[in-house]
Amino acid sequence: WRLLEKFPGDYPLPFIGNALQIGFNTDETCKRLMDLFYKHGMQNFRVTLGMENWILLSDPDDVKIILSHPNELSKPIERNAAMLKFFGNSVSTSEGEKWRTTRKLMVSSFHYRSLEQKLEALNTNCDRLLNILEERRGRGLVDMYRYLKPYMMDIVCDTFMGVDLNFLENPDHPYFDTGRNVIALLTSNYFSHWRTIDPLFSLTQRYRDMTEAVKNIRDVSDMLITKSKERLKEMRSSNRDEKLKKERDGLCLLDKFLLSRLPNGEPIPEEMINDEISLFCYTAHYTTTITMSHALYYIAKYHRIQKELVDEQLNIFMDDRLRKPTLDDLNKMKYLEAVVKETLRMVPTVSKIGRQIHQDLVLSDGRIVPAGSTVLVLNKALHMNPALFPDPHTFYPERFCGQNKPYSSVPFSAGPRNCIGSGYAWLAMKTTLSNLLRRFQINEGIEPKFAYRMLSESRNGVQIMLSKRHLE
Ligand code: HEM
Repeated sequence: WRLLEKFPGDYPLPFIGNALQIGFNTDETCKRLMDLFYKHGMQNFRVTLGMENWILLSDPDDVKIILSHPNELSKPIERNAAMLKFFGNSVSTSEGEKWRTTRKLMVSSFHYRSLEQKLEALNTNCDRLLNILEERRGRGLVDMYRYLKPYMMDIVCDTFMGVDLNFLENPDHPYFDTGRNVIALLTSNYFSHWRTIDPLFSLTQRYRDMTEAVKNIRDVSDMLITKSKERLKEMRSSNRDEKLKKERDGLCLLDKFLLSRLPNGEPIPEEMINDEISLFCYTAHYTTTITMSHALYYIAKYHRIQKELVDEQLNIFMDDRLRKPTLDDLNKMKYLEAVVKETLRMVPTVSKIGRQIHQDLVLSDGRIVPAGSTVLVLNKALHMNPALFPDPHTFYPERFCGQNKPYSSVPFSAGPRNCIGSGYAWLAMKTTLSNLLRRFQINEGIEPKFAYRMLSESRNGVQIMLSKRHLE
């Protein structure tokens, strides 16, 4: 406490700490934390919840200290407890040797060479999306969440699992129907200690919703595992060892899990593979969907920005305007990149990045966060600080066209435990948005109701309207 009280913060009450200031509506938590950020002078501040002490960081120098720390890699215990019910002890929650070996196994699926191969699959899947949106064009509101979720899930299954499930034909599949509650459920689990007491929690409707959502997510992973096993068996029987080796080297992540061994030489149990695949597919399709949808909302809202974007596309594609983008084309889309970065600043897809620290942590001004505390990077606090981003409430992509202070915006985190899929996410988002922008004019629909949950999402989807783009 002697160390903690050096940080501004309200005095914590016995047992509940600052729970009253945070409130009990988890959709409001981020707003309440932002109120405290402003109240305490837009600097690092302290919050106590029950027995947990949080230091919320908004100084880029301190963000660098925690995220680049080589040893402080554990996630907050309350987050892990919330995630465990959905995704078991997978790469996003595990630590030590288990985390290191799983991450190493995954990394080779993200090398530049393998991204190049994934671009082809991405463009093919994008054709399916464009056909469906073409039918919806000019026919009123289109909820981009509804179409981008199955589209992204198809791409992730195709490029990492080697399985084509064509969810886009079936956007009402239970995976998406119950899947849309997952983030709200995870967030309320995060903030509620009693939800980890199963005998009590299991009496509630929320528990039943959670059980159904978990079942639907894990059923899809089981289906992916079964199909991959069949494919591997078929490959072996037709003696296509060369192809198998090639896939092991860099193509299909699920096959790598199926072919790998534990340190004791045993195959990885299917339950463990299911944990990893469930986490991976859910994270990958959901984060990219909501980020692209939010970008489309801003693109529809600001005509000047849409025009700049289309001009950039025309400069890149010249006379062949409906051509599929190459990696070289994507690298040239600097303004599109700035628009997505500005979207992530206004609506950070991941609202907080946390570490449970094991040793005292010395911050840039010499103050010490005591061992055992939770350190949280509150993305919105960084992004709304006028000293880092002048006129922070204005959507202005140009602020990302030059140099920004390092660590002032870390939407994909940074350091040894950063987002493993960031390069892939950029590839998928730029390809999709480029293909969409060159075919459709994006028009305003209904104002989204953003909720800053563990992932920031809109409670009423992202409803826009599409009309034909007439290219000059
Ligand atoms: C716009 C899209 C995305 C955003 C904003 C995003 C952001 C993040 C953030 C902030 C973290 C937490 C890192 C930390 O705690 O320090 C993370 C972790 C992770 N992300 Fe992403 N992500 C995105 C897309 C993806 C995609 C497409 C994939 C997979 C293809 C992916 C896979 C993962 C995994 C496996 C982790 C856990 C890494 C670990 O703990 O070692 N993400 N992501």
